[in-house]
Amino acid sequence: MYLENLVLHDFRNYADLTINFSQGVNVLLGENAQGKTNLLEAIYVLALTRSHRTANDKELIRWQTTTATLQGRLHKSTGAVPLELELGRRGKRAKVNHLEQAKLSQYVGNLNVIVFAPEDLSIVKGAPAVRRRFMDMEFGQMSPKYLYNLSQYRTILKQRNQYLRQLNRQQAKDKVYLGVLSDQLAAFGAEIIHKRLQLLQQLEKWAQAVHSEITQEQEQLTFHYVTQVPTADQTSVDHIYQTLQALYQQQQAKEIFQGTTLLGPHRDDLQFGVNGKNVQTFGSQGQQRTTALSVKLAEIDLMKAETGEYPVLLLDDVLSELDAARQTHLLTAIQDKVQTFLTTPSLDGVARKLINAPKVFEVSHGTLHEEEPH
Ligand SMILES: Nc1ncnc2c1ncn2[C@@H]1O[C@H](COP(=O)(O)OP(=O)(O)OP(=O)(O)O)[C@@H](O)[C@H]1O
Repeated sequence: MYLENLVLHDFRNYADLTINFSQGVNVLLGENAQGKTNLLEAIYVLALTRSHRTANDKELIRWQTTTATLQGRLHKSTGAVPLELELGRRGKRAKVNHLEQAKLSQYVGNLNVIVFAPEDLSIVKGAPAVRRRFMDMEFGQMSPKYLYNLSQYRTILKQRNQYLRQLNRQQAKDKVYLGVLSDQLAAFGAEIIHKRLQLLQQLEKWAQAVHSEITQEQEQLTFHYVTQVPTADQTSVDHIYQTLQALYQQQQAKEIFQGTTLLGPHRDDLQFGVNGKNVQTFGSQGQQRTTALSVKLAEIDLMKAETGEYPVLLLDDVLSELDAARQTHLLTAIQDKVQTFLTTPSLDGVARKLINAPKVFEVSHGTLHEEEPH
């Protein structure tokens, strides 16, 4: 898939912008704080209705204005799909083919994006929450059912945590109601864990191939999904559901004592190993970077396998974070395959030589000027 154009109105520092893109590599060139990342963020928001940088949608609306609109014409193998998103005081409105979607989960998944920013190195180094977020954002785009299960799970988790706090303070007594909430949480939790395991198994295969190529077969990458559900990786949704239910029963007193839910996919983690050793703990900086790069490149292929289309790739200032060999690997892997948007303060060295006919835009104070082709 590729994004043919983008029209922004009052999004971040873009008052009005209309721009046509290349199907290949689009370079956003500019000094600091001109709006390069804001433009990548606009594409991300158009895809997922939320930002990868902030949970507060109000930050996305241009200062002193009330409503941001984003429009883009997407091309898929099945034809063109106009997308439209409005962010206002009263929330979000999303349209596909000019038709308003009742649920945002029906909208998400049309435009698939993968972002790679320097912070993505924290997929390996960071806290477990970073890796859970990574799984949820990627898998949610591939599977509307995953996204639905996740949003149900979050709602019930909130209710259950509230109720556990009430039980803890003896403001409530009814354990039957806790049982109902546990049952619902286990049902959605089991679906989430099962899908994560299934998609991680595939992602691991793609990532292993990339990692082995980058390291000239010196290193073997492995994934390990960390969960409190025993034998989760060999089992059915129903079995995970029953195991979770039993665990909630067993841990009831402890959960009431702590006033919070201690088990489930919101507590799980993902670990990466290189040649059998945990990269987070034992890996060098270089191994951690290569792992993050392999995982990101693997996502491109997984998304193609799951949705039938290559996603759009957003590279936010990552070239400067990678050495020449890894830059070369990244750029050759994506060339002529994936529509790419790349921000950088300057385009020289490896990148200028490697990218075939990029469309280069100079970004300055929320405006874009297309550079003449070289
Ligand atoms: N809601 C908003 N309304 C208007 N301007 C905003 C808004 N949010 C951010 N900005 C402005 O956007 C600019 C930042 O743009 P952006 O984050 O895209 O930088 P950049 O070009 O990627 O630079 P860098 O390389 O430093 O990351 C800043 O000047 C900031 O003041």
